[in-house]
Amino acid sequence: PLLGCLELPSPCVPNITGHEYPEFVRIVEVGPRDGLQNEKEIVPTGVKIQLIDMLSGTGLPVIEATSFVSSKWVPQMADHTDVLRGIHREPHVRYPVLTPNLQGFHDAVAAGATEVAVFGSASETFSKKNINCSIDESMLRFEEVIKAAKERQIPVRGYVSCALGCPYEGHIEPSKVSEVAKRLYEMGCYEISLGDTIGVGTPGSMFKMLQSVMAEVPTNALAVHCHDTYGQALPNILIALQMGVCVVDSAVAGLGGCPYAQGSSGNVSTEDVLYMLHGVGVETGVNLAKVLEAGDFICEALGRQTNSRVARARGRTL
Ligand SMILES: CC(C)(COP(=O)([O-])OP(=O)([O-])OC[C@H]1O[C@@H](n2cnc3c(N)ncnc32)[C@H](O)[C@@H]1OP(=O)([O-])[O-])[C@@H](O)C(=O)NCCC(=O)NCCSC(=O)C[C@@](C)(O)CC(=O)[O-]
Repeated sequence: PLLGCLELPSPCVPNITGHEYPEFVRIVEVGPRDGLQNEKEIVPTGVKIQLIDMLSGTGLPVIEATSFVSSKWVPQMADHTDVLRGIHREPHVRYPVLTPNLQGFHDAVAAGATEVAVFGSASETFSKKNINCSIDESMLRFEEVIKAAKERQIPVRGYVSCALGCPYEGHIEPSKVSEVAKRLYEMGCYEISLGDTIGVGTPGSMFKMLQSVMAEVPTNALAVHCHDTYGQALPNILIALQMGVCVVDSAVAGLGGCPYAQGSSGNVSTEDVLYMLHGVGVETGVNLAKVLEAGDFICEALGRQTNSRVARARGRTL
């Protein structure tokens, strides 16, 4: 698989808690994309750009900027090109974008994307509702995207949605998740992000699912992507870290929710993940105070209270 500019994740070492955790965890900030895609009112392009620029100054190594999807399906991401062209890119930050098919990939490259992500699902029904095709059909589309990306030395990340449950099918077998994750990895995705799309997982189901996936995909190529509907995101992430995962997706202010996953709440908040990781002695290179400022900015722009408990505890309310 293409590794490109990506650093290798650090091994697990015993730390201050007596448990083994990675020394360093890479945070993938998904607020500007996953966080904003579900907003009912169109968020002005300038606000999105300012949010990304503020996040770029926090030490975050990866900021998922937007999606090159159909504006009929997700109107909120219709300004993808203007967002990608408008941001001030920091040299040490990567700005991946979602591309569901070759059309999205070509549009993304034309807009200056240097990293993309394809997004599959472990649930047939969710795949159909989200990207209008079966899992097998989606793999054919992703194969085309990955081939085109390889020709341009563009790294591709792969998502597996519904890894711990589906809004339409309910329980998803871990073996289904590992099958889809393996297919994406073998096609050439450098990293597989396992999405608890509707936030129903528990440390128990996270453990079982990861055990199954780790039999097929190397641990250092895995990330977890937790929504916090049932308040289980932080313990789920902790279990994943104890199992050796060292990449975590999160969204500033806990923004988010998937438009095709009714009832799904926001992503786990970046502030809360940072607070926990720094608390157990894991380094992230990210400045919590600066992320809190970015959270203040977007909450004020949306006229919305933060979903971050750390931000609320520090009095960051409107
Ligand atoms: C995949 C499609 C495009 C298929 O949509 P479709 O309607 O089946 O596409 P089609 O190939 O039949 O083409 C129909 C029309 O769409 C256009 N089209 C075709 N492709 C594109 C494109 N890339 N960008 C812009 N336009 C596009 C195409 O040009 C054509 O235009 P027309 O001729 O009618 O004017 C659609 O279903 C779609 O955009 N879906 C995206 C939905 C989405 O973004 N969902 C949220 C992602 S979040 C997620 O998946 C979970 C995740 C990643 O966050 C992790 C987790 O939480 O678990």
